[in-house]
Amino acid sequence: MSLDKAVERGKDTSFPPMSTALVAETNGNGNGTGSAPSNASYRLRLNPNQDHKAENYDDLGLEFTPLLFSSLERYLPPNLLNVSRDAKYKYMRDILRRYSTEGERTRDQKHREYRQKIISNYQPLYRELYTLNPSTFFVQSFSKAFSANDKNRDESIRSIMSEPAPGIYTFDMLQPRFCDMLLNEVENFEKWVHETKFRIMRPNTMNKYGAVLDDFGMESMLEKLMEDFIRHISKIFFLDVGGYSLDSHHGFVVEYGMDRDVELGFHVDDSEVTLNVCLGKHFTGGELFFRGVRCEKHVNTETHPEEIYDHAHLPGRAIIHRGRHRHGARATTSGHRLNLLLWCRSSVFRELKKHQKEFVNWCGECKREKQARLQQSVTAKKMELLVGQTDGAAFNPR
Ligand SMILES: O=C(O)CCC(=O)C(=O)O
Ligand SMILES: [Fe+2]
Repeated sequence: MSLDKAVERGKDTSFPPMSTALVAETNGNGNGTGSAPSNASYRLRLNPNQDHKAENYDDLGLEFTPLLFSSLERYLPPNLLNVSRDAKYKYMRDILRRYSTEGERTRDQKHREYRQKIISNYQPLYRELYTLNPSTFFVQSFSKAFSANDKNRDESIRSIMSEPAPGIYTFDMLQPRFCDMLLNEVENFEKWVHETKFRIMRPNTMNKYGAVLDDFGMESMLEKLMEDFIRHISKIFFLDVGGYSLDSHHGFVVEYGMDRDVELGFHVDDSEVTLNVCLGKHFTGGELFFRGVRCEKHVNTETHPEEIYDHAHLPGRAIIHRGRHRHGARATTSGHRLNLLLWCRSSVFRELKKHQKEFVNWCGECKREKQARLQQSVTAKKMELLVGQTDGAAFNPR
């Protein structure tokens, strides 16, 4: 397996792009003005109104995904929160149109039609998998950590996490029964694909096997998983790459074995935060290897010994890391390994990143360069002082 070059994964068109960045102009207090929706004065709040219950837009148009409207609604200026759904829809749609090209919109629309075709023809095996239910999905320790009240939640989340290497966290997450059901559901979906000869898109250009869960009905369940659970984890451990602002996802299952995808090359994900949970079944090999976090500029710089970490998958156990933490998967040498992946993205973080200077605090190499520059200037200053003192001594009239 080559470690020469980390591939930027997911920058292909096989799935819809992240939701468009939406940090609009705000007034001084960051809450936007919310004036009438004339073309010149569209506003969104910088911080969402967390208490607002957003409407359902499932029945409206195909131009943008309905979930996007429900998420965006919380960013509307206060005076627009309670106007008619239609007025809110038009206001948001006009903003969204300004942030995407006609080509992107056509591609998104085609993708939604593709999804719709699958969803209206595929008969799920277990309906209960399509709505998030913490008591049947998660092991007790995981559910309990999140049920603590706001004040204690961060602490109880920290208490279930191990950090085997900097920036990599592991924890028990899924019940064995849930893993089995999801494996059966994916198998059933693959069977349907085979029988109907429906041409499906694989999770990425690097995968020949596996399935996109969002494409056959699990999009809103996974969105809720991100909103109610992963965002809280991200707020604690990944504040530098978006923290709580995660607002879109790509959810899929990968499938490895000697007769499937065997291994996965060295890459970074098209995500701010990646959740990866092993579903089973029985297998050997398939370890994940990590090689440090890197920004675009440094993605191919060398690895330092302290950045080397290997992780062995265990069914039901999750690993969570920054998407830009370089990694790959070793060959699954026997049996079959299936993992659930949730790539979580933040449009706010991506928009802010565009305005960032060269240095980013989450890239191992940027940090090292900064440290080296600091060291150099300290050394130079020391030399200056020492030379200055020697010169001074030479000119000492005594
Ligand atoms: O095979 C794995 O567990 C890793 C998968 C992965 O890194 C990815 O799909 O981005
Ligand atoms: Fe990955």
